Amino acid sequence: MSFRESYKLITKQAIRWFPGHMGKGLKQMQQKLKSVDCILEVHDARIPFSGRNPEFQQTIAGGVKPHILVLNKKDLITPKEQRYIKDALRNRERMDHVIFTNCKDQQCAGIRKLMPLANELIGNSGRYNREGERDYCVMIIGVPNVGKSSLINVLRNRHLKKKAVSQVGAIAGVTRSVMEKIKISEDPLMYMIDTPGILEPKISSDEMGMKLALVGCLPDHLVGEDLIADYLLYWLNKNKCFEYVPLVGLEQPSDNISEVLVACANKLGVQRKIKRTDGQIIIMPDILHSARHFIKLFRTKAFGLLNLDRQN
Ligand SMILES: Nc1nc2c(ncn2[C@@H]2O[C@H](COP(=O)(O)OP(=O)(O)OP(=O)(O)O)[C@@H](O)[C@H]2O)c(=O)[nH]1
Repeated sequence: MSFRESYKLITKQAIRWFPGHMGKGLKQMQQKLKSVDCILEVHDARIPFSGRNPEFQQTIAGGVKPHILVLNKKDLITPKEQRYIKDALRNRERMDHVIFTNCKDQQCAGIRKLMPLANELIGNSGRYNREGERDYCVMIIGVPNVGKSSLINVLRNRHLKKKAVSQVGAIAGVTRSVMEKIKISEDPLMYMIDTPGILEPKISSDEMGMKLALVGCLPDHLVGEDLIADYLLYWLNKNKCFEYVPLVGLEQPSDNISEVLVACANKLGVQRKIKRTDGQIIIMPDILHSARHFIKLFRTKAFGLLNLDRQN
């Protein structure tokens, strides 16, 4: 069976999502930068090499303040992939401070290591204009929905036994403005600043945009559930991940998204009524419902633990 070898977005419109609060957030972050000792960049572990906002490198991090890359949602990829990613980031991007976390597990090694590492890096840095300040201040940055607010909540709970302060949501774009300092620990006295998730104003490649959409960094309806489902199908076939076949009611793999979604709708028994121009009502498989279901299967690990940036 042959499958698509490369991906091409089937609409002419490039994927972009840069609502007003993102531009404003970026400006607020730049203004706050002088009162920050360390940048904690959070990203989704399922897309470790793609989708990080290059604006952060240039305008926020700038290479001056200590920087830690937190790859969150590590529960959605394998430990073997984690080791590979860490090595690749060290070798290719000279990134030495990479930590994998799972915010659903307060005891995970990454959550335990994070504060001591930030503390050490700040202690060893010049602190620039902040040498005289007793408190350490860490700014959390990243694209939408990667778990920035969850991370603040889990750290605050772990170190201060305090309840959640930052609002968490399954849909991208929950945090809309740069928040005031939130205390994370007493000794050392450390604060964190939560910021809104910010994407590149224009996402540079179709495939990168689809990966961001698939892991939920953009609202599904904005990209189109059918397009996300089609990219998912392309990726699964290309990577020979055929777990989806029985789960969507097929007997063999298919590279045709319409065929997959119709089979899935029939398996789920979901239909919708459509009124034709001649007034006649016809019953059709509910494709939108099955596209949403197909995406949900990926997000809930039904196809396995998948690093979308994996190299074959
Ligand atoms: N599986 C898994 N889900 C997580 C983890 N951390 C956060 N989530 C979920 O990811 C979603 C987004 O979490 P948030 O903390 O709101 O993410 P955010 O980066 O602050 O989002 P924005 O405010 O939109 O930028 C929520 O549904 C969380 O429950 C994790 O480690 N593993």
